[in-house]
This record gives sequence, structure tokens and C-alpha cells, in this order.
Amino acid sequence: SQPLPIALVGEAILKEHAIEVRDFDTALSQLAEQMALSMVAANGVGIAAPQVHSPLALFIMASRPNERYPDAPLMDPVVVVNPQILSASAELVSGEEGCLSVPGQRFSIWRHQTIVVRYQDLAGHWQQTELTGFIARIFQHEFDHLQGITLLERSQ
Ligand SMILES: O=C(O)C[C@@H](Cc1ccccc1)[C@H](O)SCc1ccccc1
Ligand SMILES: [Zn+2]
Repeated sequence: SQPLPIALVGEAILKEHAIEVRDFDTALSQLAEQMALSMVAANGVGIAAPQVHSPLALFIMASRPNERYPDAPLMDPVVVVNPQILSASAELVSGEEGCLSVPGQRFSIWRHQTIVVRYQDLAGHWQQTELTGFIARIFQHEFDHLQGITLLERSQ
């Protein structure tokens, strides 16, 4: 199957608040699969449903070592549904980010170094975990997308 078209900044879908997922059905799993394929095709480390024109509260994060974060952990893609950030460290760290919806640009963005998060997996089971460093950065970037926020609104 083909990668899905990526919404570019300026498209209304990227400004909307995502809708809570209620049906953990095969359609949801198929969307997640399509998102993962699109993320890999675009050489990303994350992708949020609004970026592929879906209004659902769902994203994928898949940290891997890269030129900007050579010591980033290599992780299998994680599907995150209905995420919540329960707490965030006072410590902030500035780092360079890109966005598939703002192609070819890089921005310095402040993020919380550590966050405690809760989300559902594709089976609807709640997960709770603490994230730090680059993975926490990806989570916050994708979580912003679900609030209609892109890094253009955050760049320092
Ligand atoms: O637009 C997106 O949501 C995907 C971004 C995710 C990202 C989050 C935090 C920090 C950097 C990127 C894409 O992965 S942009 C491509 C990329 C990949 C690795 C490092 C930097 C940029
Ligand atoms: Zn983005």
C-alpha cells in the first residue's frame, strides 16, 4: 500500500484538537499501519494522525539514532492512543526538531526533559510510563499535534 499524503502547515486539520478514540477495531489498526508506513517513507521518528488528515487522538513514535541525536535509543514503533501527560519535569532542554508538516526546516525547541505519560495501546489497554530525553521530546512533539499545535508556535 502507498504512504498517505502528509498535511502541510497551514492546512486546517493541523490546527484542530484531536478526537478521542473509542473504537479499538481493525480500522484503527489499519490506520496505525498506514501511519507507520508513511512515517518510514518520510524518514521520520514520529507521526500524528492529523498529519495524515485523520482527526483521531493517535500517534506513532519510533526513536532511532540520527545525525542530531546520535545516542538516541533505537526502538520499535510504539502506537500511542488517547495520550495524557500526567506530570512534567521543571527541567527543560533545548533541542533541534523537524516536522513532516514543515518540510526542510529545523527549529530549536524547549521541551521537558522528563514526563510521566499514560496512553492506550491498539488493544485499548492503558499503559503508564516515564519518558526522558529524545523519546520524551518526540512524545511532546506528537502530543502537540493532537492539540492543534505545531513547532512553529513553539520555536524560540
Ligand atoms: O512531524 C512529526 O511529527 C515527525 C517529526 C518528529 C520529531 C519529533 C521531535 C524531534 C524531531 C522530530 C519527524 O521525525 S521530522 C524528521 C526528523 C527525524 C529525526 C530527527 C529530526 C527530524
Ligand atoms: Zn510534527
